[in-house]
Amino acid sequence: MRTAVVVFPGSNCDRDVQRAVAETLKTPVDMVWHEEREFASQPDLVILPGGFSYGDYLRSGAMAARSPIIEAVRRHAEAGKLLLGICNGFQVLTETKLLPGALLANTSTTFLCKKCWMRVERTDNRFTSGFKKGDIVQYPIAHHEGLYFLPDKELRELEESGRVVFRYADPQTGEAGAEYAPNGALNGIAGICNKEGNILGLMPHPERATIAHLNGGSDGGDFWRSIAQDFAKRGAL
Ligand SMILES: NC(=O)CC[C@H](N)C(=O)O
Repeated sequence: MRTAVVVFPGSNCDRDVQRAVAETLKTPVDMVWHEEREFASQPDLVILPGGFSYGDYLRSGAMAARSPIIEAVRRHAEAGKLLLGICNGFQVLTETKLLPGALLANTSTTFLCKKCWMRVERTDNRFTSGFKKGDIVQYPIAHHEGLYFLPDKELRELEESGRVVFRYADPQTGEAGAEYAPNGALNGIAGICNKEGNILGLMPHPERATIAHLNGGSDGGDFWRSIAQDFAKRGAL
């Protein structure tokens, strides 16, 4: 298993992701500048990291979605390989339309940087098959535009097709939904995948909850190990 992390001007979680994956999975991680047109290393997993690509100019992720590397990212995903967007990376995935919807300004209209909890809603995709449905995980959020939005009809379709993978939740009761979303996300949606289950976007940062003594949390480790388990099952770790 080989991972590539795309670096845009203004990415700031690229090194965190690199370290989290390298230390958890002990597999190679290549950093790829956004001006490249190909992934020379033939990655199995491509990660679009968090940050402020192009200073969030126009809309978060809008400029990065037009970077030269994006066509290679699209081909990678169309070949059925894994593509993960975290925070700004999720915003890039919606801007490229690789995932539906949009990430709008938080209802607080402020930047939110805090711990939050989510319930794992689906385990039938290539990212979360190592979890049990209903597991509660804690990863921090750090964003200004994290309100997941989709018009009513499409939102219903997204829910009915089982593509909501993570939902903000109360860690005590395990209840999940809009009332637990710190940012006003519709239906409390924190992470979604595509129909095929090989593209995942999520707002909270598992890479910032991976190395316990640095991050004050280690739930993110299970997320990376879940991905590794999927590769192991296919004999491709
Ligand atoms: N941590 C991040 O990726 C920040 C995301 C984005 N730039 C926002 O503030 O909404």
